[in-house]
Amino acid sequence: MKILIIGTGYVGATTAMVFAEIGWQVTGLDIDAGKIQRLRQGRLHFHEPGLEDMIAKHVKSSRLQFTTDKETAIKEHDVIFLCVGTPSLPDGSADLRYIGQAAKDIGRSMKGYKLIVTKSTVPVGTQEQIKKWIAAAQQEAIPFDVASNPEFLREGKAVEDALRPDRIVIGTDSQRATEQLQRLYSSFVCPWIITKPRTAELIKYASNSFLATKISYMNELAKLCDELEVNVKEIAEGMGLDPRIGSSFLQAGLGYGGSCFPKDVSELVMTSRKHHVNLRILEGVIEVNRTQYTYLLDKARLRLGGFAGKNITVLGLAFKPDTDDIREAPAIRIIDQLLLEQANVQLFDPIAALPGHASYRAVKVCSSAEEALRGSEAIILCTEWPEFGQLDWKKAKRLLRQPNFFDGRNMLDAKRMRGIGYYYQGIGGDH
Ligand SMILES: NC(=O)C1=CN([C@@H]2O[C@H](COP(=O)(O)OP(=O)(O)OC[C@H]3O[C@@H](n4cnc5c(N)ncnc54)[C@H](O)[C@@H]3O)[C@@H](O)[C@H]2O)C=CC1
Ligand SMILES: O=C(O)[C@H]1O[C@H](OP(=O)(O)OP(=O)(O)OC[C@H]2O[C@@H](n3ccc(=O)[nH]c3=O)[C@H](O)[C@@H]2O)[C@H](O)[C@@H](O)[C@@H]1O
Repeated sequence: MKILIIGTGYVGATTAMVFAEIGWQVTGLDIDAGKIQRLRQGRLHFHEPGLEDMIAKHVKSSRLQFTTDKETAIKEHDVIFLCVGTPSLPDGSADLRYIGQAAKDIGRSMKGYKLIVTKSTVPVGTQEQIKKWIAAAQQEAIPFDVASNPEFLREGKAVEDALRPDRIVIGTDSQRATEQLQRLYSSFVCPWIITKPRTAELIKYASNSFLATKISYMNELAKLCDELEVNVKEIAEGMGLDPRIGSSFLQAGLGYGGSCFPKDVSELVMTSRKHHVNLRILEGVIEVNRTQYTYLLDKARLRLGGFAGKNITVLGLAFKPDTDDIREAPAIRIIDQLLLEQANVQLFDPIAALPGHASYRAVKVCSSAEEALRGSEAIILCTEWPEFGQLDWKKAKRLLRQPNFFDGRNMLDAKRMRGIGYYYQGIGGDH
């Protein structure tokens, strides 16, 4: 079986690598010629630890190829994975235009049987719609199957997660599709769920929304912890030891960002509304997250007596460490607010860059944490890059105008920071 991957972003590039790694012949297709040009040279257009080397290895051995020629690629491949983006529309529901376009391209170009597998996160019922798009675009009726195979990888850990998934979910009505996918993934040892298309689609949204719920719950609890002078990190530790709760996703902070949680929770709420079901918990999860970043800003504003004219250091821009992805990053909201209140923003992130908008011209983008700390009146840590934990904060204090530290990820040790003379505040994590 020859595999075609449509869309070579985080999920597409990682999926292409995985299938090449387990011995299949793979082609990656994208409409963005610049991305394809880089990938052909074994270079990635985003930061993902370990992925570039693996891609380069398989490009060199010709097991992995890249193209922009959709017509030929669709004709020549038996199994086609859809890995295009499904961003949010303004009302919060998923924008299926890229899925629709890819489905129509497949319908137009296919000359024989194809299995189309959706890895993109798509709303419940999309598989039925994909079938309609493909069939409507065909010049003559050619058989095909569609399966849902949601992806659960995390950015920053994509290689590890995709090579060792904790489950494989397949949603299809076709026995032929199930057997083909079982062959494709035969070298993976993990639980399988083979189910109805709608179930597979909902498992993905339900998983992301549940993880987001854990985070918003801890973020609300963190505010109570501040009032009670209790450390939320200890609460998380005490809760997490119960295997029914689990220790992951209990870190309070500036709220969840990234290209998936915000859009997927919104989409699930929109789907539920369409079906006249009120997912009140998820509406609360969204609301807590929407305003979470303001909690730390309020503390900083109060301490400084306003931001106007103050030098504020923002440490970290990416929505989490080990990625250069800034989609829905809380740091961006914080910078926007600081600029609105006329602060002088000094930013450092090890790899992520600000968008090219004119509104960010006022930000001083620094090439080291030390440079960003010089003359600072308050530090706001937005991303828990390990190097911020390793910095010599005693020495760094000499660079500052005022040692005010607002830790948006509860990363540093409150007692130690106060011991070396910082005014230190976290989010429920500094008691
Ligand atoms: N980023 C992540 O960590 C994860 C993402 N997902 C889901 O996977 C999907 C893809 O996400 P990302 O990889 O982050 O998106 P992305 O935005 O990084 O990549 C999508 C790619 O598809 C290409 N594309 C769009 N239309 C195309 C077409 N008609 N033909 C060929 N290429 C086309 C774009 O040029 C882009 O390179 C989304 O539905 C997302 O929710 C699921 C799990 C993890
Ligand atoms: O569907 C997706 O795209 C993916 O979304 C998330 O992966 P990702 O967005 O890469 O990042 P996470 O590690 O889940 O973090 C998301 C956000 O939550 C925040 N977070 C995470 C954990 C925590 O305890 N507290 C917390 O605030 C992070 O800082 C980050 O902003 C899921 O973890 C993946 O399983 C899923 O495949």
